[in-house]
Amino acid sequence: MAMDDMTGNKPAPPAIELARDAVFLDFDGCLVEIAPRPDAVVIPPDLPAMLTTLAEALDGALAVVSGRSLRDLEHFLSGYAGPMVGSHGAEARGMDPPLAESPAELTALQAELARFAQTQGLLYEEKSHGGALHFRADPTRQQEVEEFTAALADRFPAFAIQPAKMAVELRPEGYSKDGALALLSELPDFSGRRPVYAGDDRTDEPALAWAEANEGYGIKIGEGESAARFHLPEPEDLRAWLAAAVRG
Ligand SMILES: O=P(O)(O)OC[C@H]1O[C@H](O[C@H]2O[C@H](CO)[C@@H](O)[C@H](O)[C@H]2O)[C@H](O)[C@@H](O)[C@@H]1O
Repeated sequence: MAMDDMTGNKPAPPAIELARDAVFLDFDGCLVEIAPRPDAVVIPPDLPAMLTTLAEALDGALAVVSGRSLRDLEHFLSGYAGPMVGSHGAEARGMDPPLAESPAELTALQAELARFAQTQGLLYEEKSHGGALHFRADPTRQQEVEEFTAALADRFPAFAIQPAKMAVELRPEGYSKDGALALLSELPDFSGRRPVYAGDDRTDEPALAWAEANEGYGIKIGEGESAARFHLPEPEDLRAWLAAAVRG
């Protein structure tokens, strides 16, 4: 299927309205290009400064909302000091952490994930509140990863399956990016503004739908069906759209 068909010929978003919008940005595959491994993402050198400038222009109404651990986001976006939500809505900087304490079974769950990855030759990413098994290096491993993580979620009900791009994650049950948007939108800097969410992945669809349902809009980055009404092809297009707002 051609990309236009997959995206329903959706248009590019309108310009950001600095006095009206609250801007929420996903990280992997959205602000930055997908890389072969989680630790191999390339951060454009001017990205943290551009986010800082845009956040100032929005009077603080900008946040990064990601499935990554918060510590990863702080590392990769060092220099940007604004609000960030990590672990698919479970942890945050700039507001009260949605999840005060990890589920008690976290260590046991992570040990199972690590052991499976080691014995099966898969890439394991340990996260603050869960973990991910990555099969990007060998997509034929998808089914075994899905079966293993489904069985694990049955045994550890405090965690939920979170499908990602060439990976399956286990995150704390009950936390999500749309929940994070609802919490962020109550903060003084965000309250009363029009929510604008940009994301690329299945993990972003609830947040894209939330923005659409709350008098704002979503921007789907890349191919695929989406609740978002707008579309941009690549992360570099999103970065250009953000930069245009601060150039005026
Ligand atoms: O919510 P996001 O910011 O989009 O994060 C979702 C997950 O992204 C990361 O994995 C994905 O990106 C990797 C680097 O490009 C890629 O190698 C992997 O195949 C993708 O699934 C990250 O590693 C996860 O922790 C995030 O939850």
